[in-house]
Amino acid sequence: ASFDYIVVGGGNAGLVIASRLTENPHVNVLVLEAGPSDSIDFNVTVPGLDLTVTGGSIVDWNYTTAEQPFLLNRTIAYPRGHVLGGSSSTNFMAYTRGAATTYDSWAALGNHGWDWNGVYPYFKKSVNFTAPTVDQSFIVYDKAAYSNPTGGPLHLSYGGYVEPISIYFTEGLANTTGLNLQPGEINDGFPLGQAYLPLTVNPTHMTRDSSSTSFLGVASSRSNLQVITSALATRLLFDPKKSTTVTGVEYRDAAGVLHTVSANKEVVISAGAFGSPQLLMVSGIGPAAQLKSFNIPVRVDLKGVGQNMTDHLFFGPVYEVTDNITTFNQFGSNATLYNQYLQQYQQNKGELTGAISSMSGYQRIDDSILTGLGAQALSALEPTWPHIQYEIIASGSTPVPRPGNFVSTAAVLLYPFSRGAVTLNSNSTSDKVTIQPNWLASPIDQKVAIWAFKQVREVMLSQTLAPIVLNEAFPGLQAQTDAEILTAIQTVAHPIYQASGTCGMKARADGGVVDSNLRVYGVKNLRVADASIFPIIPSANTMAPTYMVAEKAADLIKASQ
Ligand SMILES: Cc1cc2nc3c(=O)[nH]c(=O)nc-3n(C[C@H](O)[C@H](O)[C@H](O)COP(=O)(O)OP(=O)(O)OC[C@H]3O[C@@H](n4cnc5c(N)ncnc54)[C@H](O)[C@@H]3O)c2cc1C
Repeated sequence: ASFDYIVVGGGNAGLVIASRLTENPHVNVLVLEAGPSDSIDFNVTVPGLDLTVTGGSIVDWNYTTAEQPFLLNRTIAYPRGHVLGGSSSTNFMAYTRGAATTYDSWAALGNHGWDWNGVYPYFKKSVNFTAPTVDQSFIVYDKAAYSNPTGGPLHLSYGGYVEPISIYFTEGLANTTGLNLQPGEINDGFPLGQAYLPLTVNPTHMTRDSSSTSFLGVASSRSNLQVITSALATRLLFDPKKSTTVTGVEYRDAAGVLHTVSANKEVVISAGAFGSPQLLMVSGIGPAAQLKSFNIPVRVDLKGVGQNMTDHLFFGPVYEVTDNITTFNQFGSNATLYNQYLQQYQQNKGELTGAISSMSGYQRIDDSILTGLGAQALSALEPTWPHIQYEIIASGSTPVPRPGNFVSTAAVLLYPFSRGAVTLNSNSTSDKVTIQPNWLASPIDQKVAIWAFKQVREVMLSQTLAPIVLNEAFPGLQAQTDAEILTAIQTVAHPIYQASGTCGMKARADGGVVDSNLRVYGVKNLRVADASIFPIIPSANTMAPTYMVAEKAADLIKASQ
């Protein structure tokens, strides 16, 4: 079979691209998705069950990282959606764009058109924004950040439920001297402060909106779009006469049978920060030495493929709270309560209509503090670029499990200096890649993490939180020195799954994999478009930037038709 375009990966980015390209009835598109349809798992739909579709679920790749040398050699679960919609079907739904200055710095790397003014319209293009309900009048927002004359397919709303712990934490972040994070809109390019976050939740039935329910939803009836699920792309196909011209894709279907499909125009790889570099490498595009060690013939020696992995690290103390603070711990382990919540959910009400985490604070650390920490390098970021994100999760546990009602606080390093890599274990996409994020490898990251941990603790032990906080369940107040705090961080730190940069959009000499048109260096008819292309990680969660990249990718492809 032959198509104009083949999109590999029906995930967050891939379905946006397929949907936009097939707006033109004269263009036909095939999507190959390794995972099943998203209708396979009811929990995918329910915002409040988001934690159940991450680790260990049937719609996840269930990756585990390599041993983390700077996190006490732990190996850590790393979920990724293995389903239509990809990680947008399994994530925590927080829609955040980050600082305008990040995108200006993308453009400064030579990526013309990727500055904030160039990308802001693409962020807006995807979305259909519903303002907070009357019950949510405490939420500060600016609808201009979402305004879009035609209305995008992706619903954003504030869900139907905000956990009480978020409300307390929000007040704590505002009242604590030194933080003083005030509420405001954070998706207008100027995120410093704090906000309840818009969620990808369709307010009509309080269901998750993913790239599948939104973008594929509007396109699925088009005769020029074909989507094949349970189709694992195994390698790219090339013109036998021109070894660097892509002509199609080989994939394996659910029965294990290999098929080939050809692309008259282009192949677009949107297999995510792990899948995209893997498919490039098994097809002969990547660091030559690594390819040779698996007997893969080298087509293009592209050193940056799989390198420069950048990721946000998430860590903080855990608190035991009073029973009136709703948490996942309560209903996750209590069938009666769980069924009661499900019944309420069927009427569009109650705890399950919200995500497990619903607010974030964004802080810029003062230059004087950075100097004291030996982290002056962070001062160089443009002034509106936040360094730390604060969050609270209505769920928690202690490393040595004990019963109780817990919440996990978190600081997130928004501009980490540590870099990792994704490397092959074989010449086949059937084998998982090795994921080595190398979190906290940078001494600057370690110092900033210790400082941020202390800020979270100050908020949680403040007068504002005193009515509901019973004790610090982990690490406990005996941990006070920097060394003790670093050990505590290393014991519990984990990702929030924002892997990026493994096919960076920057100069080839600087480890770039794609140019500013998302074309792979040295290869014809091939682009990459997903979170792997971020040349610098946004100061935000990565779903909204992924939607933006995909929208812009679709226009770049249309422009070259
Ligand atoms: C549990 C979790 C929670 C998160 N929470 C948030 C959040 O609240 N807010 C936020 O902004 N971000 C969040 N993120 C991050 C965000 O979801 C991702 O950064 C983003 O969705 C990545 O999009 P992508 O298109 O790059 O990759 P994906 O959406 O992962 O898509 C890649 C697709 O390619 C498919 N694929 C891979 N290899 C192949 C192959 N060889 N052949 C065929 N198909 C293949 C995969 O199955 C997948 O469907 C979270 C992520 C996770 C996993």
